[in-house]
Amino acid sequence: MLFNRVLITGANGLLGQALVHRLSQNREYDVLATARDDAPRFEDGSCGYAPLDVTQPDDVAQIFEDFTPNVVVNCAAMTDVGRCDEHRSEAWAVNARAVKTLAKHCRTSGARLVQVSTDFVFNGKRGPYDEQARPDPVNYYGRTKLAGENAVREAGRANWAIVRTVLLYGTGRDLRRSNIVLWVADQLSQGESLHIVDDQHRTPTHVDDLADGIERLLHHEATGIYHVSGADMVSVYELAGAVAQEFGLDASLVEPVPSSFFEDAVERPPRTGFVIDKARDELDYDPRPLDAGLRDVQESLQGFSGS
Ligand SMILES: NC(=O)C1=CN([C@@H]2O[C@H](COP(=O)(O)OP(=O)(O)OC[C@H]3O[C@@H](n4cnc5c(N)ncnc54)[C@H](OP(=O)(O)O)[C@@H]3O)[C@@H](O)[C@H]2O)C=CC1
Ligand SMILES: Cc1cn([C@H]2C[C@H](O)[C@@H](COP(=O)(O)OP(=O)(O)O[C@H]3O[C@@H](C)C(=O)[C@@H](O)[C@H]3O)O2)c(=O)[nH]c1=O
Repeated sequence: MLFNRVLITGANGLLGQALVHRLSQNREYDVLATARDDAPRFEDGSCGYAPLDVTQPDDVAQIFEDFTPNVVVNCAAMTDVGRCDEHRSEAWAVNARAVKTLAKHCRTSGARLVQVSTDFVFNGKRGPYDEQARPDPVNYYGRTKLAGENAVREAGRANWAIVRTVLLYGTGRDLRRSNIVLWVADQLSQGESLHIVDDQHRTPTHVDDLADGIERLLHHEATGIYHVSGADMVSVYELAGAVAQEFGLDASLVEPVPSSFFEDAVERPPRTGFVIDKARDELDYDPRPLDAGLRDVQESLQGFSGS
């Protein structure tokens, strides 16, 4: 079976935009991008677009009937970890129940489901994690994402893939949620000082590397769990310092603090990060080094301001 009719949900988000851009340039794929808004927030004339709120089962059913996808990449999610904790039923509806709906339609239609998931399914005591590690989320967002993973396994025997990633960064058009790299660069460029945690470690991921990893996964018709992230393990404080250095900003404005400094923040897993050997070996996935990723962000920001 050729996996060429690709339904992308959450297409207005950071990953959704990058994935739509990448797949719609590939003639192998007929892409339908969907998101909650009536119109796309990105510019890409080479794919179809339809509004879709994934929490509306009738609308999901209609899209499956109209487009008959043979692969679905679910990029839709509630990703604000604090908001997920405060608005639990909304978070569950998007991150867990909607995945169950997608899985049900994939099972009955025979479509493959590719679910994007997170390092926050782990407790962060023993990172970096490989695909065999046992999930144990420490916050509600992580619990909803793990429930989403479990729903995916119901998509049918071996007809699913779960792509877990870590701390995404990159650019996009009219993003509703910023990311750590854009936020640190923005604050420092305004001369604002920052308190940044030095006891949370991650393998930050350039969004185009993740989109590349997903394209490779589709091309190889790979199934099962894949860890797809950057390769460099850093503390978030080190990441902020690297942003300052690559963007030519004042690193002395970045002050290291422990997570306990943010008394009201939802708990985060301290040390996650991924072992990406499986993706390297099976998909030839090869993410860019962190410093190159940060330079790429800076260049694309210049492209945005110049356009
Ligand atoms: N960002 C990160 O650091 C990480 C992200 N991930 C995972 O990667 C995936 C993509 O995340 P990312 O692109 O960064 O997140 P974004 O928040 O940028 O994008 C998520 C998108 O989902 C959309 N969405 C939310 N609710 C619905 C709904 N009911 N129906 C349809 N669309 C909806 C949002 O729409 P709108 O724009 O209208 O709000 C948004 O565009 C998610 O599964 C996330 O859990 C995993 C690890 C790290
Ligand atoms: C706002 C802020 C954040 N931070 C740190 C906390 C955290 O480690 C990092 C990023 O904070 P955020 O709140 O943006 O993201 P956070 O919710 O920690 O990041 C997560 O996003 C979700 C969607 C995921 O799935 C995870 O993989 C993960 O990357 O920055 C500070 O140190 N100081 C600050 O003032």
